[in-house]
Amino acid sequence: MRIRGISVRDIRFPTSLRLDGSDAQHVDPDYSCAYVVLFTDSEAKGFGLSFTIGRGTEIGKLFIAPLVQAIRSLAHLVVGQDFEAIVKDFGAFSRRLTNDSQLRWLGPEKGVLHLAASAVVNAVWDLWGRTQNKPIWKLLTDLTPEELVSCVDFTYLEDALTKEEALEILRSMVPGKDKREEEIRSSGYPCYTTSSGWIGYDEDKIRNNLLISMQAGFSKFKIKVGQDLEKDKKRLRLVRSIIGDNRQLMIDANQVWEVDQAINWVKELAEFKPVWIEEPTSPDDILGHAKVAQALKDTGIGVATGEHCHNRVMFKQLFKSGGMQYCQIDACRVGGINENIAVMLMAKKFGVPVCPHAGGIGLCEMIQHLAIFNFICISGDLKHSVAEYADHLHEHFIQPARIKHGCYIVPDVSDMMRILNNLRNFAPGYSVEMIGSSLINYEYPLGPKWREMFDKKLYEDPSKQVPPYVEHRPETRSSHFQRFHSIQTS
Ligand SMILES: C[C@H](O)[C@@H](O)[C@@H](O)[C@H](O)C(=O)O
Ligand SMILES: [Mg+2]
Repeated sequence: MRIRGISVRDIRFPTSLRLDGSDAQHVDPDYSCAYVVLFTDSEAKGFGLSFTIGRGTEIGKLFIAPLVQAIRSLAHLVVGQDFEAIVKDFGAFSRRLTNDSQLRWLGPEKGVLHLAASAVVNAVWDLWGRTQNKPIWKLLTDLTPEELVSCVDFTYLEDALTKEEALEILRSMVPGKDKREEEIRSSGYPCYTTSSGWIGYDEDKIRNNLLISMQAGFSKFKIKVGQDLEKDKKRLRLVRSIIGDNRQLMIDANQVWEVDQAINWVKELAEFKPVWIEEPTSPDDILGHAKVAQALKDTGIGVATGEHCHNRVMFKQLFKSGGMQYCQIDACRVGGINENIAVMLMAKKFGVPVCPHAGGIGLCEMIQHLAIFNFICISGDLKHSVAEYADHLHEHFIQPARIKHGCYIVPDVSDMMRILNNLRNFAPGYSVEMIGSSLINYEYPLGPKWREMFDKKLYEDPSKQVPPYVEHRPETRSSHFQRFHSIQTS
């Protein structure tokens, strides 16, 4: 089977209208994604996406966009390729995507280009799952240790994890795999919810959300902090008064503090007994994270990070420096499943639990597969590894993530009861295929839902905006630029 084409679309949802997803740093996110479909010379297709929070996904009239365009710039590395050859040496394929001799200048292995690589890699895995009629977690758990290791690019990891060590870890976990698979099928994968306490929610909404989540069986909650210390104390007091002393609480500052400020602020919140402080400072500041972790050691509060961790090399440094007690892999931030396998293997070696990040669109759908695979084949630990769940936008997926009693239900294709109950669950792959009408309605900026919101003045219509560089520097209009402008606007 050969990959014959790729399509990329800018899909956005207006979550900022209700402040869903808001935090101290990202106060008005519109959950969005660059949505990828791989077409082949057979019926089979592969679906992937990379999550963003609005601006930056776009192909505007004049701005040829960051993420969508970056994915298009990778097309020559995937279109025309033989699918079986790709998955036979998947590590080499992922290296080709992230290390193109010219494109790598835009990274390397970080930022927009790496988000783009993850969308493509995720789509190839989805295609693989579909051709095998297996959900991704099952495809992964059925691979041999040797096959899994061949998916990983070990470049720059030799001083932290060699191929041989990776093989040893995976081989040591083969006994007991079936038992763990059975266990996770019956118990589900434990998760916490973030949707109770986004920063933009008022106290009534937080109270209500917590009560509803507790009724649904959640016992672990993450609350946003970091805008105002006294307000944080007030909302955490409220949260503890509702969830009690025994349910778990996590707090997330989304990078707003200086290093010492983080230490002092979190010490002030220690009385509320959070399990972790997430993203206390710049996600790039590995030594800063180590300093925060060290300073908080006596409080029992660990540092969690990863949703903005560019690549395996940064994870390596966080592991080695002791700057991360909870490893929050993200399905799109690093270069897709292959690089996440490397990170999960390092986490095992350094004894750090993997607690995947999922605040965003499509992330819950994907990370459930990674968390389940990690438990069965790498960590064997369910006690400390909790996955995130954010209760937004699942209705747009053909095979949405589903929760029961505060646990992800294992996505499966063979459970006849669930197939009968809900046909939507009958889909192999990575669970990221979106419903056709959602794609049409929410494609930005021409989808009918967006046109409606522009008409109601809820958002500004980008086609009516003058690009700021034209406004500010009219003298830069070269004849070439004018030609381009007239092509774009005609
Ligand atoms: C803007 C986003 O919703 C973030 O706030 C979110 O990813 C968050 O950091 C999380 O941990 O879920
Ligand atoms: Mg976070």
